[in-house]
Amino acid sequence: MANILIVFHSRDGMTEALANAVAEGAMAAGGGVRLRRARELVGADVMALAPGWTENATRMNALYEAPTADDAVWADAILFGTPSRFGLVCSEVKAYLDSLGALWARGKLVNKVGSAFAASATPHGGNEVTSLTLFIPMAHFGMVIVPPGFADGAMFKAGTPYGASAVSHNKPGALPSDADLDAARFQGQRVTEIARRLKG
Ligand SMILES: Cc1cc2nc3c(=O)[nH]c(=O)nc-3n(C[C@H](O)[C@H](O)[C@H](O)COP(=O)(O)O)c2cc1C
Repeated sequence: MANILIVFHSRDGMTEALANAVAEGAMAAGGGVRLRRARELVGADVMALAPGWTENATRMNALYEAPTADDAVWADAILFGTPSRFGLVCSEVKAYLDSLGALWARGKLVNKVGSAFAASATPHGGNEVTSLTLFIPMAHFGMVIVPPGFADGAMFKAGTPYGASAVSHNKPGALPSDADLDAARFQGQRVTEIARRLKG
């Protein structure tokens, strides 16, 4: 069995929904899944700026543990899910990446599978490039980067070849479409299958 770690951050729920769909795909492919939410780095003042952020964070932090370095050691594959933040990975997920320096130094992340997915507010707001920027630390870690590509029919309907995606159109409480979720499930399934093959 392949061990699949999904590390995401979310304030409005789009990336959370994608992460859960990725987890479903991974479990359907026989993976053991740990679903973790990277914790807040901004203060309560920033979280209070948007309706729902504080409440959503409290709800999600009760549901999902914070990711640890031990989770990364356990994992055969790590999927990183992030809201697009000015076209980049959010600082909360980046802080988790930065916490893995000691594992990087000892080569402990080499040959683990890496994959990424992202949510944005606008259709051309940076989903694709946000997933792509996550490939850079994966390369430093020596991970085997596995994007969903167009390796399944689901990827011709939604998502991007670099990673599953969803667009909120700035609507509070918006959730990914069924097609977005299908693409995310496929990504979880594909990553799990490749991780199992590499492990075997
Ligand atoms: C500081 C900040 C920067 C953002 N930058 C972008 C951006 O560059 N492009 C975009 O489309 N949306 C941007 N957004 C919107 C979020 O990416 C979008 O709402 C996303 O769906 C949130 O994911 P979540 O529902 O998982 O929290 C930004 C939001 C914040 C708070």
